[in-house]
Amino acid sequence: MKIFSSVNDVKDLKKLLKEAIDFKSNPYTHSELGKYKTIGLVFLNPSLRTRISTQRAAINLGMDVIVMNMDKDGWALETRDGVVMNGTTVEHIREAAAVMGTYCDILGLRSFPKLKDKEEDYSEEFFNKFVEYAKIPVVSLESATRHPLQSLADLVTITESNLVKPKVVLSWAPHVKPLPQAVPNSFSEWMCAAQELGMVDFTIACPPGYELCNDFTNGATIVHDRDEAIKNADFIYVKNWSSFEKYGEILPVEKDWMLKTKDLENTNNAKVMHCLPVRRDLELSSEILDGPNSIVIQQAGNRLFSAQAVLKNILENI
Ligand SMILES: NCCC[C@H](NC(=O)CCC(=O)O)C(=O)O
Ligand SMILES: NC(=O)OP(=O)(O)O
Repeated sequence: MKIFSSVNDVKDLKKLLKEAIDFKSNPYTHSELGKYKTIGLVFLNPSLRTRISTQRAAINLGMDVIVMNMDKDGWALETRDGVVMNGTTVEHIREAAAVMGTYCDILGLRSFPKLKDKEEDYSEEFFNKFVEYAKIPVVSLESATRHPLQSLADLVTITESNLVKPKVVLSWAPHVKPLPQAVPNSFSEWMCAAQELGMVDFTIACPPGYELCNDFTNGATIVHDRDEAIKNADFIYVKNWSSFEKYGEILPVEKDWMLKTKDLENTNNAKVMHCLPVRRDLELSSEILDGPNSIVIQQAGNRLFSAQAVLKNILENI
C-alpha cells in the first residue's frame, strides 16, 4: 500500500481487519519495522483521536513522529496554480508538500472540506495535490470526502463483536453547525464493501434532503423513517452531516432525530457508535452515551490498532 485514502486502496479487506485485531492483542509484534523511519502528521484542522492514535501506532512500530499543525504553525498555503501570490498566502503547496516529503518517509494529512463548492471538495483537489507533490506514501487523516482510518476502526469494532452478519444502521443526527459528509460517506463506503463480502447488512436512515452522494452508498438500503430503520439493528452509528444535495446546508427537519434509550426498544439491544467528538444531548443523548449500549470508547480505542495495521502495510512497501 502506498496511499491510504479510501477502502479502494485496500487489496484484502479481511486481511487488514485481522492485522488490526491481531495488533490489539499483540501491539509490539512489529516494533522494529519502522526503525529509522519517520512519519509526519500534517493537520490543517483540529484532532484528538486521529492525532494521538496515529502517533502511538507509529511509535508501536518503532517509528519517529513529527506533528505539524499547519493551521497554527505553518505558513498560509496557496493551492491554486497560476496566481500571483500577492495576497495572504505565503507558501505554495507545491513547495510545502515537496519539502515535507524530503524530511519524512510517510506523511499523514488532515484537511476538511470548505463546504462551499461541491465540485472542489469532491474532487479531493487538496489531498491529491499533496500526494502528487510529496512524492512519498500518504495516509488520509480525514480528507474532504472520506475518513478511512475512522471507518477501518469502525469495521474492526463491528467485526470483533463476532455477530454473524449484523444489521448496521447509519443514523443521521441533529447539529447546530454544518458538518462535512466525510465520516458518513466513508463509513457507508466501508460498510458497502463489507456487505459485498457478506459481513454486514447495511441501512442508512436520514431525513429527506440528507441523502449522501451515490458514489458512497452502492448497495445500502436508504430510508427516511428512522424508527423503521433501526428495528432489529445490532449497531446504530450516529452521525450528523450537512446536506449533499443543497451542498453544506442545514435543512429543516420535522422529527426529533436525537437517539434516546427508549428508541432502542425495538432494536436487537443495539450497540451505539459515534466517531467522536460528540455534542451531548444535541447529537446523541447522555443517557445513551453513559449507558450500557454505548461502545464509543471501545470504538475510539480501535483507532490505534487500525492505524497500526495501515502503517505496517505501508512500511512493508517502502
Ligand atoms: N474527525 C471526526 C469528525 C470531525 C468533524 N466534526 C466536527 O467538526 C465537529 C465540530 C463541532 O461539533 O463543532 C466531522 O463531523 O466531520
Ligand atoms: N474521530 C476523529 O477523527 O476524531 P478527531 O477529529 O479528534 O481526530
